[in-house]
Amino acid sequence: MASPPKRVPLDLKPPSKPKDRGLLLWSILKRLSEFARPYRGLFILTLILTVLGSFTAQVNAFVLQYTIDTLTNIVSLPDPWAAGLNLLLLISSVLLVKEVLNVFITFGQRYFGERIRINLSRDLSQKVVERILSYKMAFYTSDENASGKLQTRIDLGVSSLTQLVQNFFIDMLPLFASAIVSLIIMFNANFWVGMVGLIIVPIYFVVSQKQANRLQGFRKQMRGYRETKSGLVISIIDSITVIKSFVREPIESDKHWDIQKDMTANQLRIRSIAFMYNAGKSFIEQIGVVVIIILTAYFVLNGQMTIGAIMFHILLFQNVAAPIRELHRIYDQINNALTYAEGFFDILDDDQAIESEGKVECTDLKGHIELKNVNFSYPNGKQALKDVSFNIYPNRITALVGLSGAGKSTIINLLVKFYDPSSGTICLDGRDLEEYSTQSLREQIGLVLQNNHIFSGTIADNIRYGAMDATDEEMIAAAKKASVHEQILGMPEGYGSEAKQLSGGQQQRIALARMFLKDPPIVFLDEPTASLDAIATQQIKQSLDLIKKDRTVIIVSHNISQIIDADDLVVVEDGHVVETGTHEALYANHGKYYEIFNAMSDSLNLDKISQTLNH
Ligand SMILES: Nc1ncnc2c1ncn2[C@@H]1O[C@H](COP(=O)(O)OP(=O)(O)OP(=O)(O)O)[C@@H](O)[C@H]1O
Repeated sequence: MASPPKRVPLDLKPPSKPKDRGLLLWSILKRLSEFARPYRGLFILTLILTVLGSFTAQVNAFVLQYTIDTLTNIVSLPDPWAAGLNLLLLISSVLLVKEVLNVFITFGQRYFGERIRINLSRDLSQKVVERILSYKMAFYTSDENASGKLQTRIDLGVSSLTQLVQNFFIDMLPLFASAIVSLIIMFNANFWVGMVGLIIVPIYFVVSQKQANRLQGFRKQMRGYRETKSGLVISIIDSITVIKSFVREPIESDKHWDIQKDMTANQLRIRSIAFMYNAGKSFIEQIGVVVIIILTAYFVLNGQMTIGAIMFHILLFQNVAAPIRELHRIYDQINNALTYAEGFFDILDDDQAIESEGKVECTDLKGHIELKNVNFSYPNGKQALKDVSFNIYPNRITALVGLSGAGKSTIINLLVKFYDPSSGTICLDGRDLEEYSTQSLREQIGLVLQNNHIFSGTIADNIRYGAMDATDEEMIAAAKKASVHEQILGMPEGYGSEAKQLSGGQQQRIALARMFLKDPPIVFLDEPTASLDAIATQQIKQSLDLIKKDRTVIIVSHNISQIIDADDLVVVEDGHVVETGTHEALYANHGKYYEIFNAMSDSLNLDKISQTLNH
């Protein structure tokens, strides 16, 4: 039994120990820098503006110091108003120029920062979608990527990474730059004042880290609740028919209420912790302000400083405190990035999931398929095919017959290279399927399944998916072959009507029309008439009879007439091929096919049918 494919996280390790987390953050930043490379110019521009902004942020402190000192001198003059007016004019002009400059700097800094963030987000999303489109079917069917989970992993990965960039570049970097400049000015003014500003930094770091750690568990829980909640709503929409028919609305509503209750409690807890820490930080900051006032007052009283230095130092100190007040946000973002970026880059780097790609282009296929000792296990370990060997011949219809779960659809999955055999070979026209270019092979194959996907869009678009450049005439001819043309014309907007409005049986016929339009040399039909009415089945049968000429047709069906009509039968039981041959030969064999055929004909109640027909 083959083991499920292992996911390889490349150089990203799980965030267990603090040292590992540092390494992980480093590898995330390294990966992110690959995506940031095209925006080097924007980064440099943002940094220049940030540095400029950090200088303008100090102007207020200087202006206030100058104002207070000048006013102190002016008030003792005989005519304080004359000098006072000059002072007011000067400081108003300086502040005005600074503000105008600031408008441009802030706008530029934010705008370029946003451009980096938006472009990065676009590139990350595009890259991951391009990557997963190249992945094997096993990637999509693995439990890890079950419906919704993959999307959540991608969304959270992209948003946590772009948030990290946004928070750092747009929100925090200007604050940090201005804090550093303020600190330098404080040290320049007086060593001890500078020390007060410096000491506050590690204290804040410790408190912010504690705050982020304390909140992290609750935040993670909150994300879990959100994912479950959105999963619940999606599941309600998907299962609404069952919910309503079994009158299970109260149960669904209760499930939602339970999550809501937990979410509310969690939210309140997050808020109360955040308020507590914020109050603590504000207290520490106020202590810092008081120490600065006392210290500066001491120097003023000693005659070493002017009175304006008090305001000067307080404002500078607030510039230092501003970014570290917000430090916990950076911790949060880093934690988010550590939590989600790894999963995201795992998706991006899953080289093993890329579809195998042969080099041989498919041209002039005859359509002779041979399976030799094929074994196959699904990624979850379930062995669905065991030592399967048989031939499928061109210009004939081969029906795969067997009970539910026997492995019929699995054979089709291998023939279209959705999965590769675990062992054994599948040859097409004498050449191993692996050697063919997957895309070119699929160009030659028409696949119609029991539940075919209809895209939202017009009926015409849906049929044209089979041959994107088909003319209207070709498209209509395909719809006629699939016996759906008349019904389409009966719709209000004809071929322009929304395809999702079609009934299940009509959608099935659109899928057949898509295949007829593609007109491939090899056709796989997996219960193609399962949701069709008797008349449509009859009409489709005629179209299929027409297309089987010069083609290889493989059909999986539980429909007795389709089975009888097939030229060759392959009987599958529990992953083994137990019989092959024509209907007559196999019936005469009295083996598995005989048993299945008798069961099918008994279920038709032939006695009653013939009585009715003879009446
Ligand atoms: N994606 C999958 N992952 C794991 N196991 C699978 C998967 N698809 C099918 N199987 C298992 O493989 C076995 C063969 O399934 P398969 O769909 O080929 O049967 P089938 O003969 O086509 O049945 P039916 O007539 O009901 O469509 C079953 O036991 C099924 O549970």
